[in-house]
Amino acid sequence: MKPYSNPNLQTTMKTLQWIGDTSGHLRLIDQTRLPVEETYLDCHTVAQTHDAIRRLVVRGAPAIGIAAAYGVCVAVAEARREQPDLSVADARAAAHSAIDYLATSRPTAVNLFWALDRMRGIVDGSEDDSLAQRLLQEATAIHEQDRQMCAAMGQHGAPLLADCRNVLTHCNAGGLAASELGTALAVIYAAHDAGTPLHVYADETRPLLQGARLTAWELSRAGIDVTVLCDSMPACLMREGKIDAVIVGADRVAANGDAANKIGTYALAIVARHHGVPFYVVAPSSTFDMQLESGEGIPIEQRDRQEVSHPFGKQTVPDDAGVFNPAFDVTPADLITAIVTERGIIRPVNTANVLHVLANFAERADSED
Ligand SMILES: CSC[C@H]1O[C@H](OP(=O)(O)O)[C@H](O)[C@@H]1O
Repeated sequence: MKPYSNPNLQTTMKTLQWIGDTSGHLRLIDQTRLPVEETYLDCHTVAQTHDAIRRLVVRGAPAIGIAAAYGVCVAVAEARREQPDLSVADARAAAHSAIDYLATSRPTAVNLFWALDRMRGIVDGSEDDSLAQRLLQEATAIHEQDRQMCAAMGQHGAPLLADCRNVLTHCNAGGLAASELGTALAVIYAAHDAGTPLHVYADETRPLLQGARLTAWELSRAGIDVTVLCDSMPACLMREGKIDAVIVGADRVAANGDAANKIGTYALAIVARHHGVPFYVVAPSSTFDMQLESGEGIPIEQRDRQEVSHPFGKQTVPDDAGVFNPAFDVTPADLITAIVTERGIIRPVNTANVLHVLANFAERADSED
């Protein structure tokens, strides 16, 4: 596949980079330090990679999957550093152990498990000492395929925004959440590149402020007008007719089209429906979990109380008060106007159409490869 690059985008995102050969390491933009500091974290061990995913140094469903895939490569490089004469069997064992460990980093984004399953297939299919090379090739392929999928989603989705001037997004579904362009923001970038004069409202997205810190940073660098607002504010903007569409990413889409995304997305979908505002989800096929009949089965990550009680170090909640901090919620398919995938647009959103688009375009994609 030819490497994708968007010549019009005023910024390219190096969210994740593999540095070196099979003895190399994973380099990540440290998203916990943005927007004030643009720094990088080098992961030389699988524990560092697991911690980076857990702490949202790297975050977003596609980016988590890519990071985990490279994390398996890091683990084999780490094992070979510790034991230079590592046997093939021990290298396979180190890879399997890393896959199982990385699978415990975060539970909701299905891309993590999709990517680890692909890496497991490489381990199980490798009998000789080419394992490290084949693992790095697979992780690199996962990374490049995500670039292509994000670009394709941008192209498929841009026409949906052609008549829009003000769109609202939640959390960060941009290049920082994926390989380069992102999912929801890939559509915004493509519409902008096609000449649509978009203004973007970005929910700050409490408690970790991915919208304020990351989406506003990305869009500003790309030269796209962006206004940050509190998560409680979209309803009055929609009531005043000031939002033409809502567009968000996803962490897991069930077979019936129910979609898990950052906490607050479900409320946004309800308000959008009440005010007749189209609500779009943008997700690659790697975010679909066809084993789940509905969103009822999607595991929702519960995160540490400190993220709410001590935002960025300042205590705002009394010690003896409880804290509820789910990282995601599930938006039912009937509140979603359309799901944009790399293989086409799913509308209306229901089991039959999800199955049709993914199956039909899968055949077509295979025939085009
Ligand atoms: C393109 S998927 C981005 C998706 O992931 C985010 O969650 P987190 O920041 O906790 O990794 C959020 O749900 C975004 O929509």
